[in-house]
Amino acid sequence: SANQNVRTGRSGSATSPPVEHDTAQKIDVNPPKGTRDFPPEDMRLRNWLFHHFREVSQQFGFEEVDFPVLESEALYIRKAGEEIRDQLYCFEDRGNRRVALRPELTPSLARLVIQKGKSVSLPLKWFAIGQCWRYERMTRGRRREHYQWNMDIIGVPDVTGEAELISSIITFFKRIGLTASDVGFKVSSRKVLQEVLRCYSVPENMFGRVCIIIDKIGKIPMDDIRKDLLSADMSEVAIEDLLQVLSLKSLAKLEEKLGASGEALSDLKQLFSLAEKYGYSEWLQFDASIVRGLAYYTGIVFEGFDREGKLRAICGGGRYDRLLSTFGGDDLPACGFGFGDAVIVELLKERGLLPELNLQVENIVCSLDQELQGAASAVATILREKGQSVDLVLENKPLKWVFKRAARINARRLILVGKAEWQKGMVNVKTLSTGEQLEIKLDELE
Ligand SMILES: Nc1ccc(Br)nc1
Repeated sequence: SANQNVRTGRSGSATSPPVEHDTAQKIDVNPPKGTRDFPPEDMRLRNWLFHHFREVSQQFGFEEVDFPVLESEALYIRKAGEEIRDQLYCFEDRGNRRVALRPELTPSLARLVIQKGKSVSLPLKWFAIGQCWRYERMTRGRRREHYQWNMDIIGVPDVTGEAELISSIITFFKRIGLTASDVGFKVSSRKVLQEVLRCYSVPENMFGRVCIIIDKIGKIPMDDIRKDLLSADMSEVAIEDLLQVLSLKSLAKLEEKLGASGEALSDLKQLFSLAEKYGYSEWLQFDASIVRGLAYYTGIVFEGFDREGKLRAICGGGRYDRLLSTFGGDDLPACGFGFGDAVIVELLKERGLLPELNLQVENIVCSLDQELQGAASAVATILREKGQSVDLVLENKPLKWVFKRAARINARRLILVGKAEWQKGMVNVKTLSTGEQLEIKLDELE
């Protein structure tokens, strides 16, 4: 067998017999349908994305919160016919409770705000990054989970809230290299819809349902849209008028249609004026067809889109002033957005903006002799206590293997612990980019 001091290609001894395990049952090593693993290279991209989500949120003075991924199903039972309801990942737990994997974060946030009640001072500026779920028949082969970045402002009734939220998303886009020529925001207000429905005395309790039907424009045939609107107590005249209003793309035309006195117009005018002051007007456009697919929005709504029109909405949000009372709490003005981790990555790929993220370890430490493994551990500890990262070679490996690993982990330095140097209280330090090699005293190692 190889001399103890000569490196072998294999580690460990060949003498101990394999431990008897349970009878092997071959499992599927893939994750459940519609879910993802995050091996290191994917986890680096996810961490990079979340790092920018967090940095922007903190730059805007928001505090991070989180909630259970499992919530009472009751949080999501809304009667407006939302897709999110049809795809609820829900079940009965062992205590016979109806529970669901959260499909979004806003209801959890509303629940926590109600729970905190008067103990929190307003306005609340909270952000969260959380995994959200949907159970969709795999016929469409789409994902069943994604991570969503949310920012919410609770307690501000003015559109200054929405203007601040849009500014935070634009700040994020700029940080990762996207400009107003890559992405934009379509902005409208559900009060446009409300004012039209009131003209035709459509009952208020149909509002959420009509919004959800309108959100399907472009996703299902117009005949089905008209049929669904008829079933929501709208007359044919009201439907045609509404569809005509929804095609408007200018505030001037909207004013001609709705008059100058309505809240929809004043909110939108204020938002576009604030956008001017923030310096992001070029990112926004009014588009009356934007209603978003969640029943609880009550005012301004917006969505981020890619100007090439190849991808689904990048993010979306708006004002939801009535959500808390649907959970039995006192209403508080609220606005927020959700930003998923999937479309943005597709967009960055399209634009060649995915970052190069390689593992970077400063040092790889290796003993040149099996008796010096402990010495190598001591050297690793010294460097780690100085705040440096160290990959410590843990087995008896040939030098060729060590150099190969050093290259793979992008190590800056190779620290070799050899007998002769160690007896002088020294180690051998090789700077891998230059090949420079020095003998350094242990207490001078930095
Ligand atoms: N709401 C939701 C949850 C999960 C995915 Br993937 N998409 C949307």
